[in-house]
Amino acid sequence: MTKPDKPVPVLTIDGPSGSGKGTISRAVADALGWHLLDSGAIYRAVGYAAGMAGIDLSDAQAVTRCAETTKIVFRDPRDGGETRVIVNGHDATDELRTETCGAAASAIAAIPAVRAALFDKQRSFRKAPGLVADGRDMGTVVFADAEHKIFLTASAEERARRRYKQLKEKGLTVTLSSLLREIEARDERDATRKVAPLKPAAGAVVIDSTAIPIDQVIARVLAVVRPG
Ligand SMILES: Nc1ncnc2c1ncn2[C@@H]1O[C@H](COP(=O)(O)OP(=O)(O)O)[C@@H](O)[C@H]1O
Ligand SMILES: Nc1ccn([C@H]2C[C@H](O)[C@@H](COP(=O)(O)OP(=O)(O)O)O2)c(=O)n1
Repeated sequence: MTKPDKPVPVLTIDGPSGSGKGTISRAVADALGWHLLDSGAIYRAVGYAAGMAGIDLSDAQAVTRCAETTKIVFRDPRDGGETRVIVNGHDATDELRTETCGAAASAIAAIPAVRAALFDKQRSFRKAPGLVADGRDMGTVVFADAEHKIFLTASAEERARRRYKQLKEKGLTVTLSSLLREIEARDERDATRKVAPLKPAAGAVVIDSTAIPIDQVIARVLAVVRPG
C-alpha cells in the first residue's frame, strides 16, 4: 500500500496592521524557497475594485458579487522588486497599500459571504514545496491544519511609527496621530467582528516584535519551521 502524500507544509503568520507580517512573510518564504500568500492584498483588491465600481461597501450583496468577479493577479517582477497586484487588468499595487484601501478592505472583510467567496482562491496558493500565508485568519480558518502557526504583534504606537515611516518612504502624506487612530480602529474592527476575528490560533507561537529588530524576528520564525 503506497503511503499517503505528506500535505504541503504551511506556515501561517497572522497579526494586526503594521506588526511586520508582510516583511517577515516575504523574507521567510524566500529563505525557505516556499510560496507566499498576502491574503490582505486580496481583500484590499476587492475593496479597491468595489470603490472603482462605485459600490456602497455596506451593500453586502453587491460587494460579494464584486468579490466573486474581481480578477486579481500577483506578478513577481524579474528584478526581484515588489510583487505587483493587477486588479481587473490594472496595476493597482500602489493604491492598495494606502490606509484608505486598508480601511475599505477591513470593512468588506467583515461580510461573511465575501470571506466565503475568497476562501478557495486563498486555499489555491497551497502548493509544493510549501506556503507562507500572511493575514488575519490564516491559522484559525483558511489553513487551520497548518503545521506551523505564528501570531505576530507589536504595540499600536510602534506599529503606527512603522507604518508612518513606511508610507513616508513611499512619498505619501500621512500624520502619525491619524495613522495611530486608523490602526486602532482597524484593530478593533478586525478583532471584534463575528466572522474570522483576528486572534492567535490555538497552538500559535506569539511573537511581540515591539522591541525586536526584523532580522531577529525572521530568525525566530525560521526556528519554528526548522528547529535546531
Ligand atoms: N520588527 C520590526 N522592527 C522595526 N520595523 C519593522 C519590524 N517589522 C516590520 N517592520 C517595518 O514596519 C513596516 C510595516 O511592516 P509590514 O510588513 O508592512 O507590516 P504588516 O504586513 O503586518 O502590516 C515596514 O516598513 C517594515 O519594514
Ligand atoms: N486574511 C485576512 C487579511 C486581511 N483582512 C482584512 C483586515 C485587514 O484590516 C485588511 C487589510 O489587511 P492587510 O494584511 O493588507 O493589512 P495590513 O498590511 O496588516 O495593514 O483586510 C482579513 O480580514 N483577513
